[in-house]
Amino acid sequence: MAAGPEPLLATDGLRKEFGGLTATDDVSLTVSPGERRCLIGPNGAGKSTLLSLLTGQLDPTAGSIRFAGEEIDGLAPHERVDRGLSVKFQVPSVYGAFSTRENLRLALQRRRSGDGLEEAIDESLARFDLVEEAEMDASALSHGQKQRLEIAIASALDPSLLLLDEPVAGLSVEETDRIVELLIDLNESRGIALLVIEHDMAFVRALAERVTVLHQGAILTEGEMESVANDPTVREVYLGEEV
Ligand SMILES: Nc1ncnc2c1ncn2[C@@H]1O[C@H](COP(=O)(O)OP(=O)(O)OP(=O)(O)O)[C@@H](O)[C@H]1O
Repeated sequence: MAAGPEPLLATDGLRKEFGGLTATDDVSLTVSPGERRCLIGPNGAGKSTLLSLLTGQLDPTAGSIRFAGEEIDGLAPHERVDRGLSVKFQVPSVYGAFSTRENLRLALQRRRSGDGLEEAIDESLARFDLVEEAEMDASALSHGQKQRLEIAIASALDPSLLLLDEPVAGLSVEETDRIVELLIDLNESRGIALLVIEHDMAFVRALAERVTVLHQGAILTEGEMESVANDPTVREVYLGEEV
């Protein structure tokens, strides 16, 4: 059988123990270039821990991580970002006292010098529907606008993989739909692969090409959302909640 294209991200036997608790249990996860993947699982399943291992916020107890053809274990978080692994955390990290435009300038100037910087800021404001909020302090933005600014900042670094931790938590259905559209646009027009932790199943259905289910730190199953949602073992771990 011919080997497929090399995955963009591949973890091998990734493990994280906190004292006696195994939060990540031998996870071997692969994400292909340009793929849209969601990571789901009940509370405490180990989703955030896995994300922190990928970003370098946490060191694994065992196992390895390959990204874009090289081992990234041991690289600092900013070195992983420089290699194209960008992240939008759940907790907002915009500079509240700076305007939306200034926040974008700070992010975009890491990749672009004077030439083309202002055009790139304007393009980003338009893409993320923040033109009217350009001169507002980021602290005055609504929750949904802040989430869009955060995604704009994370994607300013020209990542090949964007990790997002609950990007639509606390958002209205309308704002959630907007974020889905923006993420699909980023994925399709710039080829950015997405790995998204999210509890909102309507979001997951709309965005994900494939879904990985975590339970007690380990991968329970993977596949298209419809087959995953109908899997009896998945229904069992969600204890009868709608999946
Ligand atoms: N720093 C830590 N020290 C000790 N235990 C931790 C630590 N971080 C996470 N855990 C434990 O690891 C397990 C997995 O937690 P994690 O936050 O990764 O799950 P999650 O799937 O992201 O949950 P949620 O959906 O509620 O955010 C939990 O039992 C949690 O209590």
